[in-house]
Amino acid sequence: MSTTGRERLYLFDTTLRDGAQTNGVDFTLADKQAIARLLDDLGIDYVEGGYPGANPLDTEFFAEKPKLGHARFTAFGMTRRAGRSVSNDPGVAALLEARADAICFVAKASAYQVRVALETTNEENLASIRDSVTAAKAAGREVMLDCEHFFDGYKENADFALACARAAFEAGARWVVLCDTNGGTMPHEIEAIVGEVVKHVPGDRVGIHAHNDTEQAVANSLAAVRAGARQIQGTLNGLGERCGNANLCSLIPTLKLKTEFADRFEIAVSDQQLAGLMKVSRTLDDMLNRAPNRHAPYVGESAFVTKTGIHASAVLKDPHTYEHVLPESVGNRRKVLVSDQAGRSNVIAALERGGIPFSKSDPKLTRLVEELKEREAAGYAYESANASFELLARRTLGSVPDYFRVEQFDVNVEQRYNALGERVTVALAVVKVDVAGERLISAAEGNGPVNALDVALRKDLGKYQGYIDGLKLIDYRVRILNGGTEAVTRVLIESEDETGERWTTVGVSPNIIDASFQALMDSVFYKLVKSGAPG
Ligand SMILES: CC(=O)SCCNC(=O)CCNC(=O)[C@H](O)C(C)(C)COP(=O)(O)OP(=O)(O)OC[C@H]1O[C@@H](n2cnc3c(N)ncnc32)[C@H](O)[C@@H]1OP(=O)(O)O
Ligand SMILES: CC(=O)C(=O)O
Repeated sequence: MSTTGRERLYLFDTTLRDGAQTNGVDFTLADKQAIARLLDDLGIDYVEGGYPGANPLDTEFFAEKPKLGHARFTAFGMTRRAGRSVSNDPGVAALLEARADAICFVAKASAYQVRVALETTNEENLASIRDSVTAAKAAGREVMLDCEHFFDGYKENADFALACARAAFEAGARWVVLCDTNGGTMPHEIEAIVGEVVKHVPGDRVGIHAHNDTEQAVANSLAAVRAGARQIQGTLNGLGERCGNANLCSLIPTLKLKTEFADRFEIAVSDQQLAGLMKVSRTLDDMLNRAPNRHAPYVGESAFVTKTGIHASAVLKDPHTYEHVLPESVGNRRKVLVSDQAGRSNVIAALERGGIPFSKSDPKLTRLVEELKEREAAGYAYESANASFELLARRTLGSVPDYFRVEQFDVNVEQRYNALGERVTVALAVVKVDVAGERLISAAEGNGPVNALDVALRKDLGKYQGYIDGLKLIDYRVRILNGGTEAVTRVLIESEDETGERWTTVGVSPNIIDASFQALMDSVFYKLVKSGAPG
């Protein structure tokens, strides 16, 4: 019990061990060092760094202990192998040599697994647990045991599963962690089984390690806590073998913000650390070069997005109407989108966000909503194209100058052979623009027609050239809508300027070049408006 009268819950992160078992995830040594610090800064109690002795990377990571302020650095590995003594087992030796505060052993807790996977006896498995825990204790480490396949093992032979847990506890393990290794156990089963286990091993020595194969790893972890477990293992962004582990980015806010848990339990993550959670989640995705899950609870970009008119109108009166917690509490933010589901409230919120002057009584506002819906029906997607929406709004409300007019453009794509006899495809574009009565003609080559058009358009815009010099296109996405002969093409272009600001524009047409050109034009106009270029 802490000074606040709440029970302490311990968080154990296994991103660097079970997370490294994720298909497609490969950490470098520098990644591991950085993630360990990130987890420590977040207030995690145990950082499992990997499996020293199993591969050179993990052995190197454990050769020098990372400097962590709060977290206990933990090494993972198997209990001694059947038929060997602890002193004669190189795997256990590597664990004992590793520079770690704690050792988390893994041992089977299922009689079926012992028979089939280890091909040994239940008695030998229990002896292996006792011997390994005893040796690590004697080496001065805090010891834990991950009881692999515990829940499946319990359903098959409860006495043996419990004997494994008790053997670790009686040999001095600080934590006995019950693993739903195959991830198929339901929350009510977890709650019932953990409720039985804590009659044999005190709850404040019991942990839960849940996999997400039925999308219930978070629910299973919470069920275990309700039944008495006091350590939760999980990973950032739910990384982990197969479908992943319990997601700490969902568990931490739930434990901190939901009264059932917040009133009873205390974790080492402060409110301030919680407010950095979205950043932590993003940092991991950036390191792994993975696109963040927009729809992730709490930390996803869409977690506090409101799209429909009825919701937006209420959220603007009081966010609590459609939000279960405040977005800022986890470092996220509220966003009201404009789309075909929008009403005046969404549009007003978007205008305010873009700093676009308007009057709520202006009839042009109603026209803007109608125009938005007509264009969305034609294929535009303003929800993803913030800059095109701003231009549409400013144009409807009458505040975008006619900076320039494109009188004509031509694009040719040619296949030829170069001097080395290699086949090359080259695109050539010519653009004629009228800038304040001055006619400018630019030509450019590109590796494709859109690239050539883009380069030609931005080559010479006369007096506006200086405003667009820092503009660059960073992403180009095409989607065919409706299909068949009626198909239209939607192009989304993402741009960036010298300030680092990014924006997205949209174009729609039956012709892909025309759709791309609309999106390019919007991007250039947006940049001119944003830069305050005079009309
Ligand atoms: C549920 C989990 O996520 S557990 C963690 C799983 N993670 C990993 O396995 C990643 C790291 N593993 C490795 O690099 C390798 O498996 C090593 C280095 C640990 C072992 O490699 P190898 O010696 O080549 O053995 P291999 O991987 O083929 O098989 C595992 C062996 O350990 C035995 N074993 C498995 N679990 C345990 C255990 N908890 N305690 C003791 N022995 C065990 C198996 O019976 C098998 O023995 P066998 O070779 O006599 O059949
Ligand atoms: C230990 C572990 O990762 C598991 O049982 O799932």
